[in-house]
Amino acid sequence: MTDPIRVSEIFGPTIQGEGALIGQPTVFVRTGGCDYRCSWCDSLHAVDADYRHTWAPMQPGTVLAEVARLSGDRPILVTLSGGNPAIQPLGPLIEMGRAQGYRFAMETQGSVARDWFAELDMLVLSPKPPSSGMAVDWAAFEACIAAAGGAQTVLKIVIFDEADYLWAREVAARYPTLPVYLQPGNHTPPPPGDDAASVDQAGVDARMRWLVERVVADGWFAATVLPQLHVTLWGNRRGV
Ligand SMILES: C[S@@+](CC[C@H](N)C(=O)[O-])C[C@H]1O[C@@H](n2cnc3c(N)ncnc32)[C@H](O)[C@@H]1O
Ligand SMILES: Nc1nc2[nH]cc(C(=O)O)c2c(=O)[nH]1
Ligand code: SF4
Ligand SMILES: [Mg+2]
Repeated sequence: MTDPIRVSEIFGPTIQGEGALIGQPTVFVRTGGCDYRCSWCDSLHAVDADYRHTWAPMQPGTVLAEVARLSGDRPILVTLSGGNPAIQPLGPLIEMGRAQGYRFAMETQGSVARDWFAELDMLVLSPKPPSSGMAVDWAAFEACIAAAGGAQTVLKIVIFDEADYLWAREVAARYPTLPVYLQPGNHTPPPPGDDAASVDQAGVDARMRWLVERVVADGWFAATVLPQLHVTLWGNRRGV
C-alpha cells in the first residue's frame, strides 16, 4: 500500500476545455484540498474544507481502475487537477498509468514542486493574477519549472481585468521559453450543492472579446487566447 490520494471526483471522458490540449478527449482526476483560496475559484468543491467529507482516500491502483472503467480500458489522456494536485502523492499513479500507456497532464498553480513532475507529459502552470487575491511565491514557482525537467511545460493565466492582463505580460516576459495561454475568467462559481450552475456567459464572452482585442492591439502575437470551452458548452457544472 502506498499513501492514499484524496480524490474529489473522477469523471469523463470529456474534452479538455482549456489551454494547450483543448479539445482532446481526457478523463479528469480531481484531487481534494488546496493551499490557495482564489476569490473566483470555480472548483470550490475541491478546495473548501466544507467538502472535505466528500474527498475519498484512494489507492493509485483504485484510481487507475476507475479511469480504465470510464475509458473502456483504453489508454487515454488523464488530466490531474484539483484543488492543488501537487499536494497529493501522485507519483505512483503516474508511474503505474504510464506503464499501461496512459498519458498525464497536470494543472497546478505552481506553489508546490514535486520531483514526479518530470514524469508528466504536460505540466500546466497557472500562476494567479492580482484579481485572485493570492500572492505568488516565485521561488516555489521556479522550483516547479525546474522539477518538470524535460516535461512539456506551459503557462495558463486567467484574466479578469486590465491589471491581470498587465501582470500576465510581465510573467510571460519573465519566462520567454514557456508557451502562454490566456483565458477569460468566469465570475460565477457554482453555489454549494448546485450542479447546474449557470454562468454569466455574456460576461465571459465580453471578456473574451476584450482580451482578444487587447492582445492584438498590443502586438502580443506569442500569446494564445482561448475561452473555457466546457464552460461555454455546459456551464460551470461538475463532471464535464
Ligand atoms: C480549478 S483550477 C485547479 C488546478 C490548480 N489549483 C490551478 O489553479 O491551476 C484549474 C484551472 O481553472 C482555472 N480557473 C479557476 N477558476 C476559474 C474561473 N473562475 N474562471 C476561469 N478559470 C478559472 C485555474 O486558474 C486553473 O487554470
Ligand atoms: N472539460 C474540462 N476541462 C477542464 N480544464 C481544466 C479543468 C479544471 O477544472 O481543472 C476542466 C474541467 O473541469 N473540465
Ligand atoms: S489554486 Fe486552483 S483550485 Fe486552488 S483556489 Fe485557486 S483556482 Fe481554485
Ligand atoms: Mg474547472
